[in-house]
Amino acid sequence: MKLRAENLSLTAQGRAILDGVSLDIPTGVSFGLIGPNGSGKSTLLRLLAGLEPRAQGHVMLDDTRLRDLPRREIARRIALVEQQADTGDALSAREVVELGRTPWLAALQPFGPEDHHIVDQTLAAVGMTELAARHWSTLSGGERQRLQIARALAQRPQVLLLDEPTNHLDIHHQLALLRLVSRLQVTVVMALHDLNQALECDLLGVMSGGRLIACGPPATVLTPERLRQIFRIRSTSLRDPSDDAQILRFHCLEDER
Ligand SMILES: Nc1ncnc2c1ncn2[C@@H]1O[C@H](COP(=O)(O)OP(=O)(O)OP(=O)(O)O)[C@@H](O)[C@H]1O
Repeated sequence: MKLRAENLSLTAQGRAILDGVSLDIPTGVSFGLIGPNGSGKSTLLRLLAGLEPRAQGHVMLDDTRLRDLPRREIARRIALVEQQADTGDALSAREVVELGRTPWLAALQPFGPEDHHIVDQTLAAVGMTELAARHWSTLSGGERQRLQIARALAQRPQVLLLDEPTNHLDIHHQLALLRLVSRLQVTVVMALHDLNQALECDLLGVMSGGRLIACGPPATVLTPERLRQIFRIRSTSLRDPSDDAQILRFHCLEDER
């Protein structure tokens, strides 16, 4: 499913926190959003999910305006995992993932074998099968994060929006998650702080001060000049001798005075 933002803007407390963001994300592409703290990445993800009624501009899913779709239809197409995703303490891990099936249920279509199968599959996909009976309140930060991603996957969305999906995960689970996401046949937009992880996306967008200031393939976007300007760092590009993949290293400009 193709995702398009047309001139998205949002003002909060008299300040433009998102300012005229337009982008086009082709079907099946992984799109990384990078930018300093407070640059508007989470806000943009929320607007793309249709969660901000005060926003100006439009989000288009293929040829349909998000605003014209009922909430339930949006939830069948788009899943969002926010940074501080929380849920009721009383739920088990499995029940959290079951919530992902809600948009697909109806009075005449209660939770059935297909839903159980999808929940089993997504729990396994994030390595949480063993912990399925555990209560949410007893889970670690990384386990909760993997569960929220499983909930989103159980929604079977066509667009997956992830806000810093790797931030609580150990390195094994970071790599496993990025591998899982890269293999999904869905359009993915994810905010990332790790610029080496961002290099693996098909396309990148750079946010700064609420605006999208650059967009394109990682190699054209992550230039040393732009990284210096946006993050106030010096970067060097290296090659991994095992597969010639690009790796970035960073140096604080303050250390070089
Ligand atoms: N409801 C609000 N009222 C006022 N300001 C807000 C509100 N929501 C967000 N902001 C501000 O808007 C800016 C963008 O916030 P946002 O969370 O989108 O940034 P971000 O790029 O995701 O940051 P981070 O990398 O720190 O997660 C920040 O300065 C934030 O303080």
